[in-house]
Amino acid sequence: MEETQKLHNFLNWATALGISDSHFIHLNEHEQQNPNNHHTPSCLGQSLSISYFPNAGGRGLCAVRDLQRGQLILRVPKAALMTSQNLMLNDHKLAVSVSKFDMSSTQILTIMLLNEVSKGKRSWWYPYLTQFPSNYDILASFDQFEIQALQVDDAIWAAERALEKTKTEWESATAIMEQLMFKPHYMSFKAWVWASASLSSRTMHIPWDSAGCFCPVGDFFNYAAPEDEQILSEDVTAADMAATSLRLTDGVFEEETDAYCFYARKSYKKGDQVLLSYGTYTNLELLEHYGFILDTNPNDKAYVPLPSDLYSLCSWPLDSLYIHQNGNPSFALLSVTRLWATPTHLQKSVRHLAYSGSIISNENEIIVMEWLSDKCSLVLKNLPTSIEEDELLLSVTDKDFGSVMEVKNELLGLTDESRTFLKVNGLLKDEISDGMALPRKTIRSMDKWKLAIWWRLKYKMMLRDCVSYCTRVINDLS
Ligand SMILES: C[S@@+](CC[C@H](N)C(=O)[O-])C[C@H]1O[C@@H](n2cnc3c(N)ncnc32)[C@H](O)[C@@H]1O
Repeated sequence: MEETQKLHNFLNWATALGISDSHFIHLNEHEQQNPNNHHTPSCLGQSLSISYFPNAGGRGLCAVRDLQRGQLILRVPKAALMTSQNLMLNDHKLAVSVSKFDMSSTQILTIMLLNEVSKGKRSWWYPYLTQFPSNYDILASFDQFEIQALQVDDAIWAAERALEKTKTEWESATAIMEQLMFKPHYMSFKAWVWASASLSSRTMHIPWDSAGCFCPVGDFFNYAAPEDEQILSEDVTAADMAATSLRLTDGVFEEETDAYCFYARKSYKKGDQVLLSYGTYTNLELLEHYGFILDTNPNDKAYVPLPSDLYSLCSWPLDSLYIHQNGNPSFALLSVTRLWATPTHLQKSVRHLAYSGSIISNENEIIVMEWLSDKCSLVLKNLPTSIEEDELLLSVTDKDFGSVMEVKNELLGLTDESRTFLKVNGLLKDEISDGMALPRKTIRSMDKWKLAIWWRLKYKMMLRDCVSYCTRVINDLS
């Protein structure tokens, strides 16, 4: 079936279930329960429409009229949410098996998703399942080459931990999948990674199940980072403020209406992409859980290794010692470094100044800035590639390659890493003819490699900007 036909069928299905972007349209119970009812109005078109945003998440939702901040823009009734509870209702065998095994709620929903997908067209959720992506770029899907391309120890460790966790969860779920007589394809690790990535990147919070729920149409919203300070600076009415304080998120399950409700997080003009804040994430966290990063992420952070005696002076959580996306050191990093740079016998007398974020002395500030600048420069120097090399790699890998030969021509002599990419993807083998189209697996690997390069580039830029920040402060004080 063609993609547009699948989308059409899905929207009919969603409409029949009462999913609506105009909250004044109410369907009676019979209409809500009958997914074959094609005579109801379309679920979209009053506030939102599906559109494609090539540089901002791909498929997403677009405002079809001007939308006011705080306005209800989409309602998804509880019966349309794909939850473990709903999936079990129609599958007695599944319900019995699940009750016999000790598994986390996330494992249970992962198994249930695979079980549902394996039913193909027989599944009641089939029109919705056709809208799931066929692959994901979350960290747990990275292979060893892609993981190493992250270069920074913390990021490599996060990727290895994500992969290990996914493997452990899969291994401990194999017994139930065997009992449910899953076909080998659906029992494979690859299938498990797909299903757990679906959960990680598409589920929404619900109060009764920590695994969350799949929310048809609601999961078409792409992400924008929350910028809370904007709320204070905007021209906000009292009603707006009340609505904001009542709703900490722009998508929430509401008991009163028994539905997932989505509100405009800001005012949108007709034609704008309407975005949702899934939460506050660094780029590494976005990559881990959602498989993408933002070019400008106000919540991004860079960590550099610090001496252990500095950590011991810190009265804040250690993860508060970081460099901001704009290169400025965090409040805690500055404060504790000022104290650490003070001779031990004087530390007690200046602790109150350091902890309140004040400069201790010009001399101390210059020592701190020089030390931090050297630290960042050293980290940058010890990473395998420079900012310029990463930029070059990104510009080359961004091209549309038609054949193996084109890729080889561009990557073979470029860097050691690009040669390794060709090697691990088997493109240097004699039996691979140069005229051959690029294998799908290689395209997928290149997408993940590019994400890794992009992530490490943003990390290096934060360190470079921190060096500039330190230099500016030193110049001002000298
Ligand atoms: C809940 S889905 C959003 C809809 C999705 N674009 C789709 O077609 O189904 C979340 C996924 O969309 C993509 N995404 C969302 N926001 C993005 C953004 N700002 N930039 C790039 N990709 C984004 C990521 O792949 C993410 O895992």
